[in-house]
Amino acid sequence: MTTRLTISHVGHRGDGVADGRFVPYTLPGEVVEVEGTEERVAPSRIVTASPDRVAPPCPHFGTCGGCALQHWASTPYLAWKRDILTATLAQHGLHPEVAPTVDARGTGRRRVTFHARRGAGTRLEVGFTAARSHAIVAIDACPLLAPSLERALPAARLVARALEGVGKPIDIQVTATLQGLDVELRGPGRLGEKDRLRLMEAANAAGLARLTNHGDLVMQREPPNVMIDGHRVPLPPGGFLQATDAGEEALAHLVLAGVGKAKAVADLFCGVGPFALRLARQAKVRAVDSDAGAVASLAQAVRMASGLKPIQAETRDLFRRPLMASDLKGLDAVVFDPPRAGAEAQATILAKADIGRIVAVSCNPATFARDACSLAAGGWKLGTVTPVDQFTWSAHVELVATFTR
Ligand SMILES: C[S@@+](CC[C@H](N)C(=O)[O-])C[C@H]1O[C@@H](n2cnc3c(N)ncnc32)[C@H](O)[C@@H]1O
Repeated sequence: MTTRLTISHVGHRGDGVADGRFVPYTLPGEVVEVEGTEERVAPSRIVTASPDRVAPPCPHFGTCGGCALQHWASTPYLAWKRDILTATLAQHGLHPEVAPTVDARGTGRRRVTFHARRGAGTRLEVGFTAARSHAIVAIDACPLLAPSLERALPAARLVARALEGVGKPIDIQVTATLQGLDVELRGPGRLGEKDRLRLMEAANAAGLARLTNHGDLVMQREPPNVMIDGHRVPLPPGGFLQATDAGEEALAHLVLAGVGKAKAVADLFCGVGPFALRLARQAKVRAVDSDAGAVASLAQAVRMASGLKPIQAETRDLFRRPLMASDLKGLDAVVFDPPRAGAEAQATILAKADIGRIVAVSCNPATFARDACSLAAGGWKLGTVTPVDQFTWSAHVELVATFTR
């Protein structure tokens, strides 16, 4: 059965929406035809195309699940990201000024995770998962990657082939570093001597800087570093890193603007310190994260740095042991940048804290909104919220927001 639908808007997961049905790869105002009665269905024909429709740059678009919106012109696409943020905040009763989306694609992603699985036959497939599926779409290139990841896919293939005998699905995270590619594997489990040797050979053949399996060092040519604000920072295996250089710059710029002239700042959920290292140009920083490897990396970078105010780096689980009122005494500002789950426990303490400013960075508007409501209940006023887009063509949006008393 063929049905003709008019797309009213693009939903928060990137699908066109019409009469309660989800039609991927469509745009507002488009008239499309779909077959069948499923709730989510790709169009069989675009009857009237939007003037904002553009040619997707990637031949895998439509099968690869990595991108949802390559067919949308940049301006309306970035405006949509702002709109989904505004709508999520409004659902929680928050109506701040929302700035235009900052396009932080820059030169592209500096980190990527490929998946390697045996396909339906016996073929080993290396690529990304298809949309809403575990099936692998084998790819030959990805337009999202930075030039520094040009060799990432061939390297991932060599690594996957070396572990074919293990027979398990493997995730291959590749990060561009100053020394070359740093690869962290998840999934193969403990390796026997033969697989380990094969893997070392593959790592050498691919010219990797380092290869780790769930944090366990398999091969290291040189310890990988990244450059953060002019400082060399050692990278812990698989440790968090903002997806693009431009994204890190954009978020850090907004964080610095948010803390203003603060002279003592806490950087909570600090990772390897992209905010702490920049904040320490002007302020004494207490930097906290639960990842001991990230905290050790930041501490090492601080020891090698010059011209910075002191940074005290500390390993602590902020979900179970948030900084308490006594810990916050003497601080002018707090920055927090939690994982997707948000910073519920810490926000409850911050709500009552006697500090000048709070800057929140978030990769999840819904948990941010929850935490912002806690802060608002404690008398904090939410200022401008800025959406930042470093996950180009996905439905993912990040943000920076400032709170004042
Ligand atoms: C979104 S990342 C931000 C890292 C850093 N601000 C950056 O820009 O690179 C979130 C960080 O929260 C840390 N984290 C996750 N759960 C945590 C917890 N329970 N307590 C403290 N830190 C945690 C992770 O290790 C990660 O470094």
